[in-house]
Amino acid sequence: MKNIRPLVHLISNEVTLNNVVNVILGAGGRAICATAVEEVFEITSNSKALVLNIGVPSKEKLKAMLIAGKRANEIGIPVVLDPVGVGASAFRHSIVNELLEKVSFTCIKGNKSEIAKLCGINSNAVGVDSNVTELCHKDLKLLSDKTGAIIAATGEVNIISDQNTITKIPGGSKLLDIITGSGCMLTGIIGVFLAEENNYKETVVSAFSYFNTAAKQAELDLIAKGQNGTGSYLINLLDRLSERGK
Ligand SMILES: Nc1ncnc2c1ncn2[C@@H]1O[C@H](COP(=O)(O)OP(=O)(O)OP(=O)(O)O)[C@@H](O)[C@H]1O
Ligand SMILES: Cc1ncsc1CCO
Repeated sequence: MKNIRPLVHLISNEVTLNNVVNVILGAGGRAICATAVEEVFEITSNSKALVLNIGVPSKEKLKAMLIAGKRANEIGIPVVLDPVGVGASAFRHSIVNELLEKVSFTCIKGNKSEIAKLCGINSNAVGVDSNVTELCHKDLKLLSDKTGAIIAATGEVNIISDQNTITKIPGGSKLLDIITGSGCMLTGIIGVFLAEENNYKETVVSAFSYFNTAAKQAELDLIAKGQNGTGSYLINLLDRLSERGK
């Protein structure tokens, strides 16, 4: 077990929250989920990173995200945004626009449809899953220039870009597509890695490598154990993702 286990403040969605907390613990961090406007300022003040995930959005959560995000910027801790399903409704889009206007993000990580939407490309996405296959470096660089954030677009191949360089990391397993929350888990892990070593694109790349290597190993474990269900894959993935924090 590492000596320093950075605390990650997570404002997220109820669908994937438990798994995200487990992978934060597994990666060597600690997590606290707090969304009440009465406490978020204090919780962020005592954290080493803030993760904002808009998967199940509400006006109340937005208020909490703005208080937490502004506080995180004041004290200089990294802030990660997961714009889940931003193309699926005007409400989600308006929430992300307000967050981008009022909070500085260290990293924005979404699937390719979500990042395409933020780049102003219409992807026709109606749910939380991706239907875009390619994004070019110019689009990601422009979004990075506009937001100051490291931009990471997930899919079969992941693309991570800052204002200067681009890195591609292969996706770990196609089975990640048939469990919910793989993207949210990855965002939680980025939060832990950035809490340990702030602000670098290479830190985000390391988080991607860690997650996707574990995902590949979990698929190999599934085959080795003669399993084939998504539940077994999820457990194997959580197990593999717990190796770093031991
Ligand atoms: N076809 C694939 N082959 C390999 N890896 C994949 C594939 N599709 C997605 N992944 C991996 O799954 C992880 C999550 O990416 P994805 O684009 O599915 O996120 P998401 O849509 O936000 O997920 P979720 O909505 O389930 O949280 C990334 O590490 C990505 O590389
Ligand atoms: C299915 C779903 N709906 C809102 S958040 C979420 C989890 C995957 O992002």
